[in-house]
Amino acid sequence: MSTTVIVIIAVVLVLLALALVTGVILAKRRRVSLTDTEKKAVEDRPKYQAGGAISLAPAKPALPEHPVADRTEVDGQPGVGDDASVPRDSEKREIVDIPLPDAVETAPEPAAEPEPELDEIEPTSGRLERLRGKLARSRSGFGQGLLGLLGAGDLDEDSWTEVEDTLLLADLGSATTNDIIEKLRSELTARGVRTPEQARAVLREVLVGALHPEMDRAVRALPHVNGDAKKPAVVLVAGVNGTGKTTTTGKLARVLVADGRTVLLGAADTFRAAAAEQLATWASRVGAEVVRGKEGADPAAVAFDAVKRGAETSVDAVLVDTAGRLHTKTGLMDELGKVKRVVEKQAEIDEVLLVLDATTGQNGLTQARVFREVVDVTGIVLTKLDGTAKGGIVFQVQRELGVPVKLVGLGEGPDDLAPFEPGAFVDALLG
Ligand SMILES: Nc1nc2c(ncn2[C@@H]2O[C@H](COP(=O)(O)OP(=O)(O)OP(=O)(O)O)[C@@H](O)[C@H]2O)c(=O)[nH]1
Repeated sequence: MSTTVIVIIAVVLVLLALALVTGVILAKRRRVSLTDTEKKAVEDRPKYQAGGAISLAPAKPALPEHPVADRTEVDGQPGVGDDASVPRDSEKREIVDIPLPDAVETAPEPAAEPEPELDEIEPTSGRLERLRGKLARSRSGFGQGLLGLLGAGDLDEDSWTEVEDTLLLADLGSATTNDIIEKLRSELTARGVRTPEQARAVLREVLVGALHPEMDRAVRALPHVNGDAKKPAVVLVAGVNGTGKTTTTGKLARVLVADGRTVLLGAADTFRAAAAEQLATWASRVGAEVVRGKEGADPAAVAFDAVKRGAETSVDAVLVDTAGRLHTKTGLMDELGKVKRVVEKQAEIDEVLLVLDATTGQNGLTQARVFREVVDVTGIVLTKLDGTAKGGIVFQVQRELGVPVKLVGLGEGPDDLAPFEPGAFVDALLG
């Protein structure tokens, strides 16, 4: 090998060694060295722990508002999270006429309930005399027939048979009829009656006597007063439906109001919704309060509430219209008996008026017997006497029940209820 070649190889080796040393020095200079604080910060960073629980974040966090103001692009192109904008070439909506709804009419203010007009009530005294015309049918069949027979002078047996028939036809019943004939015979003979006027006087006396004028016919509807304390009188109005119970309760309320009394009506006839409605109308016409239950409610509960309310409001009388749609004795016992028992838990019952329809004759009597077994009937109201020629039922009812007829219904008018006075009644029959 020549010396030149050896020199060239030596130079190349020296150059390579120099390049290597320079590279090592530069690499050492670029290395980042951490200060002590920096080293600590790196050590303190939370480390991933494979065995830890998954940290839970609150559910569905509210998305931060899109920073529209920060957006750099303002050329209408959607940004991240924006809705795509409507393409510029999309169809534009024309202006269209939309029919406006009619102006809403504001409902007029409900007119204030007009104060119910209170009725003027006919005075209660002398009503039977005023209503005597209503007994026209009874008068022609009964009174005039008898007067015609008796006023004719001495009566033979046929005439007496005719008298008997007249009395029976007028529904006096056989027992009362026999009594009356016996009395008439003896009195006419004993007094030596000769003229129609005398005959009339005897007939009147005998008929009035048969009606037991001595019976107490006052309706016990005035309050119990004890010093300053006052408790209302409680009157139950009972009877089979359709006899005129509700009407009578309403008419009786008018009688009391006309007398300056305050009344409360209890609509315990809950079988017929219209009955409560009917009673409410009667009540409003005299400015009385009415206590009613829902249709089908327990009549005893309504009666109880009515009496309770009457005591709270300190009225003079509570009149309870009871249910009467009970054809079986057991049903009636249960229902009316319960009404009575329940009411008596808080107040004494002062009067139980049994309403009988005079036009039903013997049927009315059968009903009366059943009612008498259920409640202590203290008085009878005989309704529809204006519509029958059988006014004689008055005699029979009293005799059968031993209870006085206290009131009579002589029409559908609100004041067509009269106290029963034997003398005035007989006068009305005889004309
Ligand atoms: N002519 C006449 N009709 C009467 C008399 N009393 C009641 N009425 C009529 O008899 C019908 C029945 O009367 P209401 O009072 O509804 O009889 P009710 O017994 O209460 O019957 P319910 O309500 O069904 O229980 C009505 O049309 C009354 O106007 C009366 O003295 N004379």
